[in-house]
Amino acid sequence: MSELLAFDAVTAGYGNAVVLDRLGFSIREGESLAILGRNGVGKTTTIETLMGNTRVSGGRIRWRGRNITHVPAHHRARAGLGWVPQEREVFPSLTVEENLTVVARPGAWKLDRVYGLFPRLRERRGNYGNQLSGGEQQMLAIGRALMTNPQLLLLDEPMEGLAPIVVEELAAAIRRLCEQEGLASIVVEQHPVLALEMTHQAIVLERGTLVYAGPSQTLAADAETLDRLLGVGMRTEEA
Ligand SMILES: Nc1ncnc2c1ncn2[C@@H]1O[C@H](COP(=O)(O)OP(=O)(O)OP(=O)(O)O)[C@@H](O)[C@H]1O
Repeated sequence: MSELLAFDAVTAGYGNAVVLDRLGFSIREGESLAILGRNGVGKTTTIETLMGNTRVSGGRIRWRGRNITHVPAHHRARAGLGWVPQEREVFPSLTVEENLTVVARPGAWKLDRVYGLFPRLRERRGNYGNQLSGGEQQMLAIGRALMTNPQLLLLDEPMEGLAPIVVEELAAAIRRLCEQEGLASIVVEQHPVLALEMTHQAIVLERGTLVYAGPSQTLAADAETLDRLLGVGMRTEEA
C-alpha cells in the first residue's frame, strides 16, 4: 500500500499561538488512524491543519507525495478529503436525499450505496434535516462526505452526544467502511476503546506533540499505556 498522507514535523496553530509542535505521522491507502489524547491537546487542530484552516509555521504536509502545505483549503477538499465536521452541518431545510445529492461528485459512492450503509437514511429520505435525531444527523453527515467520493474520510468526534445504541450502529458502519470498503480514514475520538476498535493505527497527542504511535490493537491491549497517556482503564471505561 502506498502512502496517502504524511505530516512531517508540522508546527501549526492559530495566529501566533502554536498548537501542534513538530507533529509527524502518516497514513497509507486504505488505512484508518485514530487520533487520541486528552482535551485540548490538538486533535481537532490536526484535522483543521490538514484542511488548510490553521497557520503552518514549520514542517510539511504531503498528500499522495505532493507537498500541499500551502495549498488553499478549498482545493484540498476537492483533492479528496472528506470532512465530517464536529458540528455535523446538515442542511436543515433540505430533505435527507437532497442533502446527499447536493454534494455528490462522480465516483463509486452513490445514493444506493450510502443507503446500504445507513438503512435508516433510506427510511428517512423524505424528512428534512431539522427533523432528524442526533444519530440520524451524524449518519447523514457521514453519508454526505461519502457522496463526495473522498479518498480520506475525516471524522471528528462522530459519537459525541449520541445514545449508546446509536453509537453501536455508527461504530459498526465506520468499521465496515474501514475494513470492507477499504476507505482510508482519520477518527478523532474522546473514547479510546471505541476509536481503537474502529481503526488500524493509533497516535496519541500531548500538548500538540506525538507521544505514541502504533497499531490500534496493540494499544488497546496495553492497559498501562492507555491509563498513563489517556487516563482511562480499559476495564472501567464506558464507551
Ligand atoms: N480557532 C482557534 N483559535 C485559537 N485557538 C484555538 C482555536 N481552536 C482551538 N484552539 C486552541 O488550540 C488548542 C487545541 O485545541 P483542539 O480543539 O485542537 O484540541 P482537541 O484535542 O481537539 O480538544 P477536544 O478534545 O477538547 O476537542 C486548545 O488550547 C484550544 O484552545
